[in-house]
Amino acid sequence: MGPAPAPISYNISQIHHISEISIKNKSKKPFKATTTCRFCKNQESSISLLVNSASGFRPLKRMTMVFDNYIIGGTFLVSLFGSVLLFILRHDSYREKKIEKGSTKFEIQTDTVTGTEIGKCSPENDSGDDIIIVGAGVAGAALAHTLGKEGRRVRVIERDLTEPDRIVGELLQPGGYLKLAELGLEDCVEEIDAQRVLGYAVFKDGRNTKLCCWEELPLRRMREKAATLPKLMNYELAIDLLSTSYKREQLGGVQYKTKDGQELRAYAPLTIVCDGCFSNLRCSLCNPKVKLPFSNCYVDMPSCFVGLVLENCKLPFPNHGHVILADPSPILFYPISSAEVHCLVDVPGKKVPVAPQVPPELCEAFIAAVDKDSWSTSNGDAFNMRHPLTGGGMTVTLSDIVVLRDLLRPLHDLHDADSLAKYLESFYTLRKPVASTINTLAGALYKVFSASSDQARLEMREACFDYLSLGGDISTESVALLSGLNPCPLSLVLHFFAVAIYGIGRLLLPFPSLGRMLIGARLISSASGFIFPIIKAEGVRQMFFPATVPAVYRAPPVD
Ligand SMILES: Cc1cc2nc3c(=O)[nH]c(=O)nc-3n(C[C@H](O)[C@H](O)[C@H](O)COP(=O)(O)OP(=O)(O)OC[C@H]3O[C@@H](n4cnc5c(N)ncnc54)[C@H](O)[C@@H]3O)c2cc1C
Repeated sequence: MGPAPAPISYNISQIHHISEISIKNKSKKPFKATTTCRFCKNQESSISLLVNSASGFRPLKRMTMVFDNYIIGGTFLVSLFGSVLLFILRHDSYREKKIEKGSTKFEIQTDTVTGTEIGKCSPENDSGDDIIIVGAGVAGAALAHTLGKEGRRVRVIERDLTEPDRIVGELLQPGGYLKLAELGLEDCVEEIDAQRVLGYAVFKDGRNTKLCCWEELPLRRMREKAATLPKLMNYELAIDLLSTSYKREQLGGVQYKTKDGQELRAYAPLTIVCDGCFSNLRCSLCNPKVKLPFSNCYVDMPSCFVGLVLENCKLPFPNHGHVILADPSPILFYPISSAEVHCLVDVPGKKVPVAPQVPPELCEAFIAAVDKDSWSTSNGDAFNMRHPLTGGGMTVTLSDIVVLRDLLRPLHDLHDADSLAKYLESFYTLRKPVASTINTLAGALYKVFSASSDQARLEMREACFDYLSLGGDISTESVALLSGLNPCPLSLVLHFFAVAIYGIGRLLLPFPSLGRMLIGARLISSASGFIFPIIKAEGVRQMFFPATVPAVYRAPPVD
C-alpha cells in the first residue's frame, strides 16, 4: 500500500462564503444562470483517492450486493416516480419562466436604491476606486485580497475589524480548501492551531459510521492577507453602512459612516456587497418576503444553532466531525483547537425557545449566566443562504470568488458598464454547479436528519444512515458531494433518490405488505417534498438545463 494522501482539510475559525455576494451595476437586465461544470474534472480525481484512503470503507463488493437487494425491492417504484418527477420539473420550469419575466428589478437593483443628498455623484467624487466591497468577512476579505492582487483598486468598508466571537464558519470542506489554494490563500490555515479533520462520524441510536473530509481557517488571517495589499484603501475604517446610490450611469457606491460619525460616500464602477447573514442591505437588493428564482433572496429560518465550547474532552473519533442524529434534530461536535471541541445543538424554530419559558424573576440571571458561559446562537447564513449543517458556506463563498475573479480578469476598464454587465451576467451561471449542489444538499440533509413522528420520515432517516454506511463508491460519491469536490446537481439528485429507493427496498424486503407499501409511497412523497422546493429556489433550469439559459459566457472568458 502506498502512503496515504495528505488530507485536504482544516478547521476554520470564522470564515464565511461568498454566495453572499450581491453585485450591483447599472444594467437593467437580470443576471441569468446556466452551468458549465469546469471544476468537476480537476477535483474528482484527487478527491476519490483522498476519500477512500481516509474512511476505511467496507469492501465494495459486499456493499454492492446488499444495496442490489434493496434496489430490486425499490425499483418498481422508479418509473412511477420518474413520471412524477418529470411532471414537477416541467411544471416548475414553466413557472420559473413566468417569474423570470417579472423579476428583473430584484436581480440588479440599480434604480430602486436611492441615497440621501449628502454628496454628489460626479466625476469629482470618483475617488478612483475600481471596486467597493462592503464587509470584510470571509467573502469580503478573500475577495479584496484576490481582486487587489489582480491590480484592482479596492476599497473595503467594514464596520468592525475586531475578531468576531461567533460560532459560524469553522470547518472548511476540501472543495473549499482547493478554492482557497486557487486564490493563493492556503496559508491562512497555518499558525492558527488548525485541526485537521479527516471526516465525519455519524451516530444514530448507538451505532456509528465514518465518512471523510476537511480543515479550519480563521477570519483574522484572511483579513491580514487582505491588508497586505497596498491598493486596499481605508481598510481599517470602522463603518456603518448606509445605502447605495446610482446618480450617474457608470458610478454606483456606498454611503457610510466613519468612526467619528462623519457621513461620507464612496463611488466606484462596481460595488460588491458581502455583509453577511445579518445584512442591512439585503432589503435594498431584494424583497426578502419573496422567493426569487436566481438569488435565493428570501429569508427562511428553519432553526437556530446553539453553540458551546467543550474543554479537555476527547472525541470518540479523533480528528473527525461528529454528527449525532438526535431527537428532534442533529447535534454536531468538532475540534476547533488542540484543546477545544465545539458543540452545536440545532434547535428547530426561529428563536431558541428557552429564555421565554423561564419565569421572569429568573430570566435575567439565566441570560447573564448563558452569556457568561460563552454560549452563542446563530441562525442562517448570508445572501444565498443554506442550512449550516454541512458546513458548506465558505466553500461556496470561495468558489464564487474564483468565478468572479476569472470573469473580471479580462475586463480592464470597469467603467465600461455595458461590458461589465455582460461579464457579470455569467456569474450566476458559472457559480451554479458548486453553489446549488451544496445548498440543496444542506437543506435536504437537514430535513432528512431531523427526527419526526412520521413513520415514513423515520424510515428515510434510517435509510440515509444505512446508505452512508454502505461504503465503497456510494459513500465516496456522497462525501464528494458534501465536501464540494464533486459539485454535480444531477449526481446529488440521483443519490438522494437512491436513498429513498433504498429505504423502500428495506421496507418491502423480504415480505412486502400493504401497510409497508403505503409507508414506502409516503417516503417517496416526503423525499420529493424535501428536495424539490430547494431545487425550485435554486432554479431548475440553472441547475439541470444550463444550456437553455441565455448567458454571454459559458466559461470565464480567455484573456
Ligand atoms: C451556525 C453557522 C455555522 C456555520 N458553519 C460553517 C462551517 O463550519 N463551514 C462553512 O464553510 N461555513 C459555515 N457557515 C457559513 C459561513 O459562516 C458563511 O457562509 C460565511 O461566513 C459568509 O461569509 P460572508 O463574508 O458573506 O459573511 P460574514 O462572514 O458574516 O461577514 C460579513 C461582514 O460584513 C460586515 N458588515 C455587515 N454589515 C456591514 C455594514 N453595514 N457595513 C460594514 N460592514 C458590515 C460584518 O462586520 C462582517 O465582517 C456557518 C454559518 C452558520 C450560521
